[in-house]
Amino acid sequence: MKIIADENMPYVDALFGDLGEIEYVNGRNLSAEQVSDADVLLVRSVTPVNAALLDIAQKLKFVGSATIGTDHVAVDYLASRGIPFSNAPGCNATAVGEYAFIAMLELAQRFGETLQGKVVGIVGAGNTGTAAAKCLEAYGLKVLLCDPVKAEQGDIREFVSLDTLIAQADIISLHVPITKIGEHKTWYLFDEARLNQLRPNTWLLNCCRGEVIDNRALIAFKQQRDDVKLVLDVWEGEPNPMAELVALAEFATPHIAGYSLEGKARGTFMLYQKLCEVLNLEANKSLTSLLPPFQFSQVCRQDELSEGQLLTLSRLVYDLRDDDRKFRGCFATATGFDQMRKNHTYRREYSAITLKSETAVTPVDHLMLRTLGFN
Ligand SMILES: NC(=O)c1ccc[n+]([C@@H]2O[C@H](COP(=O)([O-])OP(=O)(O)OC[C@H]3O[C@@H](n4cnc5c(N)ncnc54)[C@H](O)[C@@H]3O)[C@@H](O)[C@H]2O)c1
Ligand SMILES: O=C(O)[C@H](O)[C@H](O)COP(=O)(O)O
Repeated sequence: MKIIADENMPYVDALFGDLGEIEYVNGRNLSAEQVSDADVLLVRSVTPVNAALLDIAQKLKFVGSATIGTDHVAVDYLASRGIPFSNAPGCNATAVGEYAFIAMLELAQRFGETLQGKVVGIVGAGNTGTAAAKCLEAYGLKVLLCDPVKAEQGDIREFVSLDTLIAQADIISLHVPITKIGEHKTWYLFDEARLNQLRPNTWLLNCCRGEVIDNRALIAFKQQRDDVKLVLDVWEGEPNPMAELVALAEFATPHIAGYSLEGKARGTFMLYQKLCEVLNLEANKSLTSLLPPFQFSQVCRQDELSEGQLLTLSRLVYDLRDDDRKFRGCFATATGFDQMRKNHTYRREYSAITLKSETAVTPVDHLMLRTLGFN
């Protein structure tokens, strides 16, 4: 069996090595010729999977994308050919939620503020939005959710309209899929008019898809509104973000909000499980055995935890400042954006850290850290 896999997908050898011969490819430049004799195709978000890529691949038995988003995949086309497809919903939700929370802690420290007392609006209350809300609520913040789709589907959580969210939130974090049609389309959801609604001193975070914000409008807006602070992980025109916008963001990263080792491993593992199901094989590998030990696996503190100390702890699993610094140094070169994504291998999730004992921190902090995801 021939398995074609994106070279940026970790743990493919460990999980798929017994199932066939693996060939690694650059996902962004994948050609129809390269996949023509594939039995299995494993991609990430940078590969458009459509008729042009797959019409001549007549042996294909399975396509998997180790991502949450599916906007790069022509799912109807795959269905019309009877090719089973799976993405990996939720695989990197914790990573994105923690990225957003840690970015907010970083902003608070940079501007000499505290997150305590702030109201955070989450737009899109699916896997990643809910993961971000979990961290924020664990830290005692008020969270407003806007998700008209979930509301219509009968989700029992309390939702507000986008207008209400913008009017009430100090911080807004975007977690929607990119959709171009329909009543709730998200393409340019934040256009010039919507940006102009933002309250003074709003912090706006985007770690879903670049085109949810009109990036040109955002540049023009931000040039007039320095009070608004931006954290941008995703960009219009990836892998070539607009340089003016990078300069205007407080924290800027190359679409790696979901790139924890745990999230990446989960994504590949979910595809492994799905392929085994399709091939009617027993999935006998385990996810936990894939992850390396973490250098700071235990923490022990006696006193009450300040916000600055929580940020210090958070930087053990993810120091956003490092990625921001590296990104600014490399994004403008032809391959800088993709190279940084390819080499991004070190980040962990809160769960990589174990609290040494129940008595090591105050009970309130212990509960908070546990709810944040610490072990
Ligand atoms: N930066 C990254 O590394 C990264 C990682 C994971 C996911 N993503 C992106 O984030 C998106 C969200 O991921 P997810 O796992 O939370 O997906 P999800 O499908 O679980 O949740 C998305 C939510 O958005 C809601 N929604 C749709 N249209 C909306 C609108 N107009 N207004 C408000 N809510 C709306 C949906 O009802 C759904 O609940 C993905 O589709 C992907 O594009 C980015
Ligand atoms: O949709 C997703 O899951 C994310 O955007 C994903 O983390 C993107 O990473 P990539 O697949 O491009 O490596």
